[in-house]
Amino acid sequence: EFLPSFLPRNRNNLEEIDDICRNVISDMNTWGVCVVNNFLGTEKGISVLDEVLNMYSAGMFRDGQLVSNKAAASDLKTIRGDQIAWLDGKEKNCQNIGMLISKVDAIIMRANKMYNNGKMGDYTINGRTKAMVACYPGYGSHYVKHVDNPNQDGRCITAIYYLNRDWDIKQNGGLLRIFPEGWQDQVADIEPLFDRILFFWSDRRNPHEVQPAYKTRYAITLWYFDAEERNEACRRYQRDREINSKPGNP
Ligand SMILES: COc1ccc2cc(-c3cnc(C(=O)NCC(=O)O)c(O)c3)ccc2c1
Ligand SMILES: [Mn+2]
Repeated sequence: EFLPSFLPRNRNNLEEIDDICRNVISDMNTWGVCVVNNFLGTEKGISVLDEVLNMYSAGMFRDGQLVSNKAAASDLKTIRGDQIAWLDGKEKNCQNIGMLISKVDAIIMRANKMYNNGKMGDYTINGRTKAMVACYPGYGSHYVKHVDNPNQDGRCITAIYYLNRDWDIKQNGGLLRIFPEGWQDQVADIEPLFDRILFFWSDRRNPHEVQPAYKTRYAITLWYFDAEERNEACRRYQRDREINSKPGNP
């Protein structure tokens, strides 16, 4: 069709997905981190937020696992304050979360195909975890500096979608600070803003922390698997179980 050039082309879904993919590929390749704003648009973003708020008030969140139980009992809460719920997105009253997950899947799978014929940064992505809906309650809850996948468990890309409307980082805290390897002492400070999605390599290249939040802070995280690393991790896990289950091993 001959659209007059001054009219904003209402890009269809696939064109939009392609644009985002090019963004993700080049940023992941250059920085190992990629931020996309206005990912779903306000209306769809709010429909996802409403489903998360309904889940939270229905008491579906559990305390986040402890990253390390070395902490003395007194400061257990200081290791992590987030509360989480795992979803596959097909549960009832979660269709908008399901739509978000499908869009992130479409981006990752397409980027995987577009880049270097089927490999994204040397990975072949063939699956992901369930969606982890996380809530940092606002009493200074935070998450100490950590690496998502320090020991080759198969996860190669972390995708975090933020749901926090009118977030004022000075008042509310909750900044995500990434310390990308090779950036010298530069850091990537990412505000957990509404309808923003963030991608980064899950391994030791991206240690990161969640600074104390003083207002309830919601995010939905997906971790994508690299086929080879995941298969090897499962084989290792199976071997360890067999070794540990042999008689004579305590
Ligand atoms: C075995 O069971 C579990 C259950 C939940 C788990 C959650 C995390 C996790 C990791 N990273 C972050 C993070 O970096 N958030 C950055 C941000 O919100 O901006 C986060 O919020 C949560 C890690 C391991 C887990 C293991
Ligand atoms: Mn993390």
